[in-house]
Amino acid sequence: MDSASPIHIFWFRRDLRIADNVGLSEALKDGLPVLPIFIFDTDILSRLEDPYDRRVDFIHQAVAALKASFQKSGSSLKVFHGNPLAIFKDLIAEYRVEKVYWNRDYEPDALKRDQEIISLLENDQIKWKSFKDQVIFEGNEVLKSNGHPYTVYTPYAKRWRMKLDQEGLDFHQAKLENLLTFEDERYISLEELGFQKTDMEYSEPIIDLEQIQQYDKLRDYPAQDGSTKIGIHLRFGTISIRECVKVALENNATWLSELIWREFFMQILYHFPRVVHESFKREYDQISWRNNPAEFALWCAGETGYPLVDAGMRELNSTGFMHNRVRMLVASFLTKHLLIDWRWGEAYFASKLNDYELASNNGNWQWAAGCGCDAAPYFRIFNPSIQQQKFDKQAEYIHKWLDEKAYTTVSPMVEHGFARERAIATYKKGLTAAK
Ligand SMILES: Cc1cc2nc3c(=O)[nH]c(=O)nc-3n(C[C@H](O)[C@H](O)[C@H](O)COP(=O)(O)OP(=O)(O)OC[C@H]3O[C@@H](n4cnc5c(N)ncnc54)[C@H](O)[C@@H]3O)c2cc1C
Repeated sequence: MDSASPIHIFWFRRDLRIADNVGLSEALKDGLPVLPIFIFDTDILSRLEDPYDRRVDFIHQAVAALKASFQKSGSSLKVFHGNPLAIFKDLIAEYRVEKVYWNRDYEPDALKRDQEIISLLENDQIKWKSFKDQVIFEGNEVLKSNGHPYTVYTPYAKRWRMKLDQEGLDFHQAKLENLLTFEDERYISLEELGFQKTDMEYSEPIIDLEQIQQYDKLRDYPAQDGSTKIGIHLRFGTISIRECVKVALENNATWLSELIWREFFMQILYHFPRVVHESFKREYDQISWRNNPAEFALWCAGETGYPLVDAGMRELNSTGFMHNRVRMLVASFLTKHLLIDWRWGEAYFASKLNDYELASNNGNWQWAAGCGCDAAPYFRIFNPSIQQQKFDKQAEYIHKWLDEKAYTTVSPMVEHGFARERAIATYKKGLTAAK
């Protein structure tokens, strides 16, 4: 390859696929050969404390699959490990870069990183183009008629659907023949990145239509295989959201509503980035959390004495996944039964969940604690035993994650009736003080 010939760059981030990748297909239409790149960003990786991280392993395998696909087309994927700004400086020095393409990411850290790259490119008179890819509608596209963002889900979802009816879904095909031709066999190992091999096995996502058709009937029962586990694929873009929405429209309205919840929380984070640190409803930051570290440790370990709570935490600790119904229960238990700040639970989930997504995790934790937009009212306190009766009557899920001894001999760390009264009184006191 002649490094004096002009090229375009496509930068993969949270869009690790070729099919229906908006930015990639646009870059490949734009005349010049395209060099695809991926950066294992040291700024992100250095924040992960545990070297056994399934998400890093997942990305590592997904990037390997991408690289192999490009190699079949006579090209490859250049993979870097380092700080994106420094890597772009090197790329600009090495190639005659005309334009850099990427798909937009809306998280506060990503926006900051992208702004630094934009400044560097503009300084060097290099053009750049970013695209909407990871959502159907981004930040400002679904607003109330007065131009303000929605903070309640139902009207947001109604408007979102109307807009989708009007605009429809667009799919994008990549012209791989326009990739830059080059050879690059080398691929960095997980160990070189500072991580270990985990039990995560990446494979291209397949949407199971039968499962989706049953979704509304089975999704609430943790012992059933009723939800898709597509979250990690949506997080890292190994599946297209447009493909998911098409399937949802054709097969199950409840599943579609869940995909809209994802975008609802993303637009909340976009319009109210303060929620990363603060309660959406600020008055809830007046609550005097008990924040007992020993009680938090019991919750983390799944040793609360409430079998459904404990089974959920053990599922999370051993697999990186937890069923949604149980996520709601353990979050309510932490914030209301134990009166531990929702931010502690949010951070624990962030460290463990394979499908961890800042907007959804934050939004759902604030929902459970009562302090979020459109949240569960503070006096709605799940009774863990009733939840078990309703959703795991035969204790199938519980038996999967708890041994007989843990199930039968550990007594509840706090009595439900007492915890409920204490939570209501504490919330009331905090909210009254905030007035
Ligand atoms: C305390 C708490 C924390 C959570 N943290 C996360 C998180 O970090 N990342 C995450 O993707 N989801 C999170 N959720 C939402 C939900 O639990 C998961 O999306 C879902 O369990 C993932 O399973 P699935 O992939 O089988 O999804 P399915 O049930 O098959 O749903 C399909 C997709 O819809 C989206 N979705 C479903 N439910 C929700 C929801 N309530 N809010 C936002 N999006 C939703 C997800 O992208 C999900 O993958 C959290 C929920 C709670 C109560």
